[in-house]
Amino acid sequence: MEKKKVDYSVYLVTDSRPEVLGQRDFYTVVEAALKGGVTCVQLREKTGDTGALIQTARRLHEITQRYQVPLLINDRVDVALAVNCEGVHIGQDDMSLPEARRLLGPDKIIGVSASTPDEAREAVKGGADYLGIGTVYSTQTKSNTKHILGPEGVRDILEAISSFPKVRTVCIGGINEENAQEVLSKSATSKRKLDGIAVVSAVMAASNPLDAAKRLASLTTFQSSKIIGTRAMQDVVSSVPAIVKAVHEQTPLSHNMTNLVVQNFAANIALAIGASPIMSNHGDEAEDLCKHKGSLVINMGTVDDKALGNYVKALKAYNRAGVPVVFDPVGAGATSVRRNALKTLLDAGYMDVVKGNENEIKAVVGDSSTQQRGVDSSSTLTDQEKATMVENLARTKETIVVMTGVSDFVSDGTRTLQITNGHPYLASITGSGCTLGTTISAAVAVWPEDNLAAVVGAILHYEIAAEIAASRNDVRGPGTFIPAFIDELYNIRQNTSKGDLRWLQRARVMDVVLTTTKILRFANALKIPIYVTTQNRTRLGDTVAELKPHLPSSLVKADLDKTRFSMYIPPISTEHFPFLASSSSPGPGKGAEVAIVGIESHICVTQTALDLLEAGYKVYIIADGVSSCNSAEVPIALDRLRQAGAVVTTSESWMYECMGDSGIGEFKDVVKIVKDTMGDTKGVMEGLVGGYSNGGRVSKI
Ligand SMILES: Nc1ncnc2c1ncn2[C@@H]1O[C@H](COP(=O)(O)OP(=O)(O)OP(=O)(O)O)[C@@H](O)[C@H]1O
Ligand SMILES: Cc1ncsc1CCO
Repeated sequence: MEKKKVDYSVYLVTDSRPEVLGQRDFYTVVEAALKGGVTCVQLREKTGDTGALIQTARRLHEITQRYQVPLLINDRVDVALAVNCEGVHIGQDDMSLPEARRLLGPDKIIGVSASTPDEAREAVKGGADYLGIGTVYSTQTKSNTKHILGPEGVRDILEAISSFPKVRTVCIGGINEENAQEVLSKSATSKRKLDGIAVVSAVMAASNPLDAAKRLASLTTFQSSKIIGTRAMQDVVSSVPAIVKAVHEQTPLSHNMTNLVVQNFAANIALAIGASPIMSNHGDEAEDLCKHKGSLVINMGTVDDKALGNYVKALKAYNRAGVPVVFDPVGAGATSVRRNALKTLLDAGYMDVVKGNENEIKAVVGDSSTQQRGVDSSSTLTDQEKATMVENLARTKETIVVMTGVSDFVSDGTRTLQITNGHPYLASITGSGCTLGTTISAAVAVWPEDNLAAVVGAILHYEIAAEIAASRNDVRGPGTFIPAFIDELYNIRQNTSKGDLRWLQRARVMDVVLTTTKILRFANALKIPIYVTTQNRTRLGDTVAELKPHLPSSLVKADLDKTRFSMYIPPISTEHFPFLASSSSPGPGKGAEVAIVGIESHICVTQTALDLLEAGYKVYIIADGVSSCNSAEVPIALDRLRQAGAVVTTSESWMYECMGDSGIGEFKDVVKIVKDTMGDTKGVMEGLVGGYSNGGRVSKI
């Protein structure tokens, strides 16, 4: 194992004390963690005699070698030498670095603990391969903590060693799923960021160490990818590696009843991602094929009467067997023959996934406003309209709907995501939508627990492969793109099976903002002033793009970046808000009304509301327009704000209360907004029932 290539991203430090491990077997727990995606293991056993420690290390090394993951021994160079593992980790009070290097030689890994910039500088100058920077957060595992650094302290250390780019870094101390991303993002400097997180009890004490490691692996992988959304959405994306790997390992049968144009291409794509394709157009074969628990693709690209009869037969057979069906209504909006075929198929049975370009999905919805010319993708809808369309269709058909194009929109009726990966070459070759359908079929076959996650996994695999292929030097246009694309689909699958998830750093997935958009459209109709703030914009990002079209400068009275959690800060508190005052209530607010939407309910929303209440404003909290990454925070925050005097209500209720009378001039416009967003409102409200979870919507103050 070449030490330069070691992946430190999820670094497990063992702890076999019964208070951590309970009754479980030490080796089983570590092996589960390795299966889940741990990339480096340090054996830390402070007690035990040398003989026993060597035995443990030897057995553990046998396991880590099977996963091609390095094993490092804490503090004991002699043990590392005895078992010939990959290296050691030494603390400041342990054997000196030069001494350890002399004994181990240049090829072994030596990591050193550092809790100050000076210690870090000294270790890197002394030739440490990596630093364990900590203690980041207070922890039970280590009682002799010198310093609690916090992410800022880690950042200081990273800055101190910025002229040593080769030395690798992990942070340690109290790291878990909740704080991993915080420390990774807050500690990063423009010159360098951590290579990984070291965890102890977050995995060793987890009830399911495999899943815990998997989630941590996804958190570190997605560090540099663009995933905007709630925890529920992050969970969807974090399953992607396991989905790609499951296709690779299970080789699901992908039964394609597809058009004459793409048969060969689709079979090659299926093989590249690890599925087993069979192109069979005879409806009677479905009865046998569905027994293999793979999936069926019905693609009506070159439909005729005979084919249609076969599709119906196969659909019914797969439905009876409860095996998934992916439907691609190719060209459905182009001719009356296709519209009829579409109707016949939709009436004949249940489709687990309906995938099409904009015109095709419009045809499924029954929207005949655009006449599709052929099978090409073209677009007239806004992103918001697309999101609403897929969400409504998914809800009414109780299926997953995918609308492809420059951006793809995916929904299960409650969760709606936008994916902006892919490459324009995909639109310049035939069958890219069709073969995405084949890719999706393999993913849904192996991931019955969450079809939405399966579809997202397939799309990311497919579109990121396209991006990587298009960027290759040997690709000069759509022609050379095709073989490179097949290669990269194959490479992603191979890399994922080995735990190399770097490709996923390209993922660009966004949760679609619904309630906040509606509220802003309403504010526009009634000319209500809007105040926008972001929390540390350079670190946490700007106001989400979908909201920008609804933020006209005529109404946006302030657009501030802030570090305070409350929005009630100068100049909003000093210049803007007092002049809104109209009644004789006490305080500068004088009873003026303010409605709040955004994130996070329990932090910025709460503090803004409390400040406004104290200043004498009447505060409305739009319950379906606020959220927190941890959805359990929301009801607690809302209860607290209600008790503090805020009015906790729904977007629709607030909008009608603002109008007061259907006789006002703007009433018609508002009714249109309400009608346009009825599906969204229903979905969001359903999410609220029984727990104020906002159905996965994110909005930003
Ligand atoms: N300009 C683009 N940039 C990035 N990705 C794109 C672009 N155009 C299409 N894609 C991607 O190409 C794939 C196919 O989408 P598209 O909407 O072109 O399908 P389609 O029209 O059904 O294709 P076909 O009928 O040729 O099978 C999707 O993964 C989509 O995201
Ligand atoms: C070109 C074409 N015509 C019917 S199906 C098909 C493949 C892309 O949809």
